[in-house]
Amino acid sequence: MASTFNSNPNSTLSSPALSLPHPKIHNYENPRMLSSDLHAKWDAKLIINGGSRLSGHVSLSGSKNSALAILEAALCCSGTSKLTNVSNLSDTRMMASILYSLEPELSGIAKIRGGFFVIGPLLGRFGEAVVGLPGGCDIWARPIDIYIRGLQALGAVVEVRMWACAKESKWAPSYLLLQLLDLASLYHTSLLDKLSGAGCKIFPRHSNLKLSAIPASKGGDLRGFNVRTQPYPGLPTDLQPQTMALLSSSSIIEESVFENHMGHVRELQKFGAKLEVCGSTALVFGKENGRHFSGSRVAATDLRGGMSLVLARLASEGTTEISGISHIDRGYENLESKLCLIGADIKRQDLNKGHASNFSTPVRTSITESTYDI
Ligand SMILES: CC(=O)N[C@H]1[C@@H](OP(=O)(O)OP(=O)(O)OC[C@H]2O[C@@H](n3ccc(=O)[nH]c3=O)[C@H](O)[C@@H]2O)O[C@H](CO)[C@@H](O)[C@@H]1O
Ligand SMILES: C=C(OP(=O)(O)O)C(=O)O
Repeated sequence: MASTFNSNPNSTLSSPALSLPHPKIHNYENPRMLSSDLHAKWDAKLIINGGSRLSGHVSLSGSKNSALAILEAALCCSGTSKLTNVSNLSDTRMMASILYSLEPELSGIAKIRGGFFVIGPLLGRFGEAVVGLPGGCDIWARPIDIYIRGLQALGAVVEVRMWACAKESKWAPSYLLLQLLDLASLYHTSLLDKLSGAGCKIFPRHSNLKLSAIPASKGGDLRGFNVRTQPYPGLPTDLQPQTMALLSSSSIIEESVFENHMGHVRELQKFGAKLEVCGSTALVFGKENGRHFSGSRVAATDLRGGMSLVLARLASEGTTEISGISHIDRGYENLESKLCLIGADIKRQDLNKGHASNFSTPVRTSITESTYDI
């Protein structure tokens, strides 16, 4: 362990005191993630022929952001932790690889934001840690000062250079200040509530949810609504771009988590979407949107913004090429196969291989089989 963590030549850390055995991590499907994974799809594109009516059942995969946090948290445990329903995504494979080697794989950590957060469990477990600074989507500065101040408040000495290092001096008594929110007053901002107000019929069931949009015979468009992104249980910033893509009536979307999570607006405008951004607020103008988009070549600039382009083009007629889909692949498992199952015409074109693959035949899903033992 000491040697793996001191493999940074600039590190001055001494051997950490081991209190627990080195964790063994086994991903049954991907014993070692290749760090080339993230680059492999740079040349791929999604080709979407929009306008088909989508209907059917889709099984939701496990969430990337939950899986990353739980994978990291498992470092705090001795013995075996078994995680199920872990999506097979470039980010989860990268995290498995980081945990597997427990080397300061700067290249890996720099590509995913979650990688940085191994710093807490490692510090708790070994007394010191060296990790690369976080990567992830380029959706503004994404500072980590609060996390660092938290580690310091717990007694850690933290140095931030090209690497983030934390060396425990003592675990002094400390307090975490939790602000209690009035959950009931925030609940009305949830997306389901908004969709229901906009005209969707939503039937929550025990383990699934049935959702029907307004039929085309009745106008097809959702009524507009105004929404502001907020921490849980408000509308998450991770749903803001996709929500924007759905709107075809006058609406206002305010982004309050990041100062700039609007990279998708410029790409949606290339389709002909009538949108304007003022600061961190987007104004969606009425009827011109939705089904009247025209085909175009666009690029995903981040994960959720990329997904908003897919949704916008599925809803309107014409053919579109979306590049930059390695961003989308970070968060959506088996995207094309799920969409094809409900009637979408979507193909992946891998420019390296020079052909498009059609997923109308369902590919084997790893949803229930991707299991990590830690
Ligand atoms: C609360 C929230 O909605 N978090 C979202 C945020 O997480 P992410 O982990 O990126 O951001 P955080 O939850 O850490 O930060 C939320 C806000 O606090 C600020 N901040 C955070 C840490 C810090 O040390 N200093 C600081 O100023 C950030 O600039 C941001 O405005 O983006 C992720 C990817 O889209 C989403 O999955 C998360 O749901
Ligand atoms: C931006 C996202 O991921 P990350 O924090 O890993 O960049 C996301 O999940 O929407």
